Amino acid sequence: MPSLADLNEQQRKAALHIQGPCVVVAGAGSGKTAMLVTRVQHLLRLQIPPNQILCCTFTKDAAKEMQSRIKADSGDKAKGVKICTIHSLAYQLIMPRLGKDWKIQTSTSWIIELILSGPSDSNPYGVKSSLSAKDADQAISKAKNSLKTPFDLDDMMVADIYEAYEKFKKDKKILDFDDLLVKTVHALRMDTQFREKWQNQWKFILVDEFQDTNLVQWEILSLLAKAHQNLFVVGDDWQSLYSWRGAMPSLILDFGKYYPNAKTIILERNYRSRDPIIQASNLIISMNEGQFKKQVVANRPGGDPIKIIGVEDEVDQAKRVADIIEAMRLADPDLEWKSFAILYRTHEQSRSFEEIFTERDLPYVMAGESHFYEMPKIKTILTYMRIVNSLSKDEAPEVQWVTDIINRPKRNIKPDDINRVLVEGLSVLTQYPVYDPILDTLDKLMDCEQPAELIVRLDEIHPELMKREPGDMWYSSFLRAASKHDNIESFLSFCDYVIEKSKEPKDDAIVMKTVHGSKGEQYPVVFLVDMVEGVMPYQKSVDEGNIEEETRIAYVAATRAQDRLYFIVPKMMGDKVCIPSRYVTRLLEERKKK
Ligand SMILES: Nc1ncnc2c1ncn2[C@@H]1O[C@H](COP(=O)(O)OP(=O)(O)OP(=O)(O)O)[C@@H](O)[C@H]1O
Repeated sequence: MPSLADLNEQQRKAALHIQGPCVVVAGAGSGKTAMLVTRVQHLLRLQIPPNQILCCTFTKDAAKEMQSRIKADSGDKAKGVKICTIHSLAYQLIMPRLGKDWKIQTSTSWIIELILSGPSDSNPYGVKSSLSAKDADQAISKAKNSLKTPFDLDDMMVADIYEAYEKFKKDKKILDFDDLLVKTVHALRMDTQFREKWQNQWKFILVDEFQDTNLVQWEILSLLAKAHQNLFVVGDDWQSLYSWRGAMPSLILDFGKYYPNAKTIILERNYRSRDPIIQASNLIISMNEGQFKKQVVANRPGGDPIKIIGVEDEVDQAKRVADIIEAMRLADPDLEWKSFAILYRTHEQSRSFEEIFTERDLPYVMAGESHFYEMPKIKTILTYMRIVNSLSKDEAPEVQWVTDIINRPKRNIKPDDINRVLVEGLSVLTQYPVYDPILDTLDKLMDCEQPAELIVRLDEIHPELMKREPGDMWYSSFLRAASKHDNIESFLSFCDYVIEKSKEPKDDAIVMKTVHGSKGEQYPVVFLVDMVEGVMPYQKSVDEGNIEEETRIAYVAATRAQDRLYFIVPKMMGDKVCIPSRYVTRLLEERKKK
């Protein structure tokens, strides 16, 4: 970790800033963490009491990382510096005001599902709607993060669900994560004593990943900093990935409008990546407009040109990546497995890699993310398979399997009827007509012997279970995996084995992650896979007009690489012919010019 003496002029200028508002626009790999840690160290050296310093990060991992770096640098002197996510800050501020009756729920999707199950005598909160629970959940969260009430929304369908959702939570004294922020803003706005207490507590506020701040978070920060204006924010609008949660990267551009006396510092020297990687990344991000202009330059000259590799399909892609990794390790046995990262746009793209790595016994981790075979829709299909497999062997399926899928798809079976199955066992299924729909589905699946046949049959009976968004490829990938097994039992054993294998703890393993999950990280060798239109950029996002965010995702992905960067471009995905991603096309055009 570089110390003050190692910092470049701009980094040092930022680290030594003391009073007043300041925005640091930090390019990828420009050492903002080093700069932030040095700034805290500097404030402590100036005898600022540690408990007057507040560092807000965007994720828990970033908070932990900052905590350990500050501790390593300043030791016990830093005890008392508050380093936390903005959600945990809000929790600390608001919970004591609300009283013990209120409970935070980490997931409230069940409330949305209850509301969407429609109005009935037993469900006064029900609302008639064609919206999916996921879409409703996201729309409500986005509204709350933009400080909008149900009455501020134009979309009446979302407004009705939002209103019912808020009523349910209020009646049951439940809070979701967004409530922590919204209620903190209200308290800070309305209660002068409360506001002044916390304004006096933290006299120096530092904010990391500022590009991902949304309106409600910005309001909390502004209210806390209002009296002293010592607000120091660091971010990169090129790396903003959370517009779907209301992130406002424009706040970086507009910071000077809110704080006319703000200092602006730009960090443009990239210490992470070799020059060709920076050149390629800059070219990708230049496809966006209306962003803060900066010239990111590589501090590490030379390096291999980036490689664009065409492959036949997802299986060929996984093989080629595994071949490259094995060849590089053979050439340099000191190269650790964890030097390699495979980055993809969505989780569903991991399957073929897992298969090939398992086959070749190459260690891999999918840190912090659920496995392909554990994704809710895949898990549901596998549970149907498990039940059919048991029944076909005249064995009783596990009760939990049945209750897991009893309302998948929606069959409006009420909680009491589900509890009855749990308490009295599976025999009740044939005793009450309410269970007929689930028995009917199982009946239609019973003659499927092959796993692929069962998937297709389930898709025919319940297409709503297999709903695919434009760009989704989980279905064809899953079907392809299932087609390799001629009976359900063998496929289920294979899936269980792959899940177990992926969870074995490993110190040194190839990293497989979504681009979102890789934010803030760096790896010597990065493979960006499935670089085709529809996947990167993701079709649903393009359709919704979010192409600029997709470009930022491609930029973040490319800037994770330190030494080597590969773009892998399949010709086919499932039975679809692919068009190379516009980012690859742009790079190839530029290459031709040279
Ligand atoms: N002045 C410096 N001299 C040498 N190395 C540096 C300097 N500043 C930062 N670094 C190194 O550059 C790398 C990238 O730094 P860091 O991870 O803090 O970047 P970042 O700005 O957070 O990047 P990103 O936003 O892309 O995640 C790290 O390995 C860090 O130790």
